[in-house]
Amino acid sequence: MIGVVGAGTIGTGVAQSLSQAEHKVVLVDTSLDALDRARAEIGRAVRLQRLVDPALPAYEPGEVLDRITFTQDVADLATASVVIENVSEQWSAKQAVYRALDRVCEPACVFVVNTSCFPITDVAALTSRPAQVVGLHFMNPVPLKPVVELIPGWHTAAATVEAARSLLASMGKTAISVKDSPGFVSNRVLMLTINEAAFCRAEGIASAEAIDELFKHCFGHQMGPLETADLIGVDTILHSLEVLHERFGDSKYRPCPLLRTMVAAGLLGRKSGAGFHHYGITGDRRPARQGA
Ligand SMILES: NC(=O)c1ccc[n+]([C@@H]2O[C@H](COP(=O)([O-])OP(=O)(O)OC[C@H]3O[C@@H](n4cnc5c(N)ncnc54)[C@H](O)[C@@H]3O)[C@@H](O)[C@H]2O)c1
Repeated sequence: MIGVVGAGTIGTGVAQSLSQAEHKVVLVDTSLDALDRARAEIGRAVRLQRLVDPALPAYEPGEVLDRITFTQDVADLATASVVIENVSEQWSAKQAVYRALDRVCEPACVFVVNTSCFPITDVAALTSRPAQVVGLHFMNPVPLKPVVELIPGWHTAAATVEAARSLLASMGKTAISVKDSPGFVSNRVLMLTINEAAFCRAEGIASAEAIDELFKHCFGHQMGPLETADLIGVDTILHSLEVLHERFGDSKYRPCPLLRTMVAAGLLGRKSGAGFHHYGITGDRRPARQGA
């Protein structure tokens, strides 16, 4: 059985992908609302993914959901062979979870850290098993993204890296390995782009629509930086920038104040229905009314 902790934007996709690969999954979140949303989102995503890409295998929503146990009790992870942690990008949340996991899980259990920016070595130091802690930075939406960033920490054992690779292979995914550093490669670069796009929006240099169109039509990106921020979650973007700012001590990562205002206003992106853009109930973009 594989444990998944955190049933938010990314944990929900991780649980879905694992279940589609026929793993038994226990999905833990402290919030009952988050677990209810995850159950509904997985059912909806499994039904929709065949429409998005007919080349994808067809899964039965009932079967995918039946392999997942939704629970608020971390003790249900006692027999997990691997736990993939996806709680909010805040150090206090990570600390609480790893202390609990270290207590509850068997000594042989591997901990996979799915963080945007925290160094894996720092997270591993919260546990009594740093050799069994490894970073896998999944991309959103997890079921549709075949590549994952793999980050060994300072003490990660070769066997732990192999366990992570073979779990990924069972999910039809491959890894690109990078060294441990705040934000790794993907988010160290991406967060700067999103932050600068937010400054352009805040200074009124262009609309959110125009900023995203430039990246799509001039650079051939599938999504613009502000659409990407809405997909990831504006709160996760803000927290990631705070981690980069603090860990590097470099002012180039100081978060755009508009991001703080949006988080305070509940404009979190797709998960709240509005961010830089507005979204319908199924996550489709509504270009007519703009968010921030
Ligand atoms: N959103 C993305 O695209 C993305 C991609 C890769 C990695 N990540 C990382 O994954 C993690 C989760 O991000 P997210 O976007 O899913 O966040 P989110 O805010 O959507 O979800 C976080 C979930 O964690 C739960 N949680 C908080 N404390 C908990 C605890 N002690 N025990 C159990 N559950 C707890 C919350 O209730 C919430 O449901 C973060 O570290 C983030 O940086 C996010």
